[in-house]
Amino acid sequence: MRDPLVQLDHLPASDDLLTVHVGRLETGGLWTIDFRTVPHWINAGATQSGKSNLANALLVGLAPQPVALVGIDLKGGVEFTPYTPRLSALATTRAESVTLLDDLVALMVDRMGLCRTAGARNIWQLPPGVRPVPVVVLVDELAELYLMADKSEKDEIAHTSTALLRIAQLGRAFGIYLFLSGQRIGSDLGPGVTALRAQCSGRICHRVNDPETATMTLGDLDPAALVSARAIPAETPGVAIIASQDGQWYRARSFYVAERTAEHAARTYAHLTPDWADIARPDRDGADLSDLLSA
Ligand SMILES: Nc1ncnc2c1ncn2[C@@H]1O[C@H](COP(=O)(O)OP(=O)(O)OP(=O)(O)O)[C@@H](O)[C@H]1O
Repeated sequence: MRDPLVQLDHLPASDDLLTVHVGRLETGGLWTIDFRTVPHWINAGATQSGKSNLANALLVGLAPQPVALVGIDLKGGVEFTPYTPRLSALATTRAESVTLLDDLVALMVDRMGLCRTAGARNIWQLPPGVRPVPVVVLVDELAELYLMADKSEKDEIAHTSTALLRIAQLGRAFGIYLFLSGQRIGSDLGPGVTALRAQCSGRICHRVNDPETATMTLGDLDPAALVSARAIPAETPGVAIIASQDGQWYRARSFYVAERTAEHAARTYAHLTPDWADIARPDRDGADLSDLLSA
């Protein structure tokens, strides 16, 4: 396929909120990730297959937008720490992830209350003055949230798994979106992962080592997609099979976005980073709220 290997400082611009052109389809069209259409994504692939490059592309595309970005990086923070200027929150351990996911669930419940008060089905039906900021949660190394070293971790894992699943089930309406990256997303990680996968209609499968991950990522789609994913050569990182809810699948390659490009974007748009304390604990005065809602 044509090689879109160009070093990009800017991705092709998108005017739409929560939409990023991350690469090119084999057919020549743009590969677009639009969280408002497909709210939750699984980004799977073996080591060096291009998962982080795709996360970089997303970061570069979302950084100039009025959205909050949140990271869960269980590679000890090595992937996302350089992007902290544009991150409203970053968890680098499982314990921090538990706190952050709890905050996200509480945020979702708060937004449910807000929508209920306003008679809205989702945050997009709220008047712009009260509409809360959309939050995109980037997770690196999903399996780490599920792997158990000993039994003492069982409750923590169950807790994390439930929180992630709740966000995946209800986040769309309340403006909370998931982009979950991982090398291995197999059923051996437990039923939580299988349930989570069912809620993620966006699937990206880079080159994989184990057939199980390709099957978990794409397997309930056209079997030909699976064959194509397993044929991705190591020499073309960034090539992936992508699928979303239209039932179609495509072969595509992400634009090459170096870490320093993403770091530059994170610094350039640092002033757009909402404060996590303001997002997680919105200071809403009841009187002001009814004024705004009736305006
Ligand atoms: N679309 C692309 N075009 C050209 N090179 C790419 C592309 N995507 C990734 N690469 C290069 O391939 C290498 C591996 O990419 P990347 O770090 O994104 O893989 P990964 O799947 O995140 O690996 P790991 O799991 O080991 O972190 C990097 O050197 C990266 O620059």
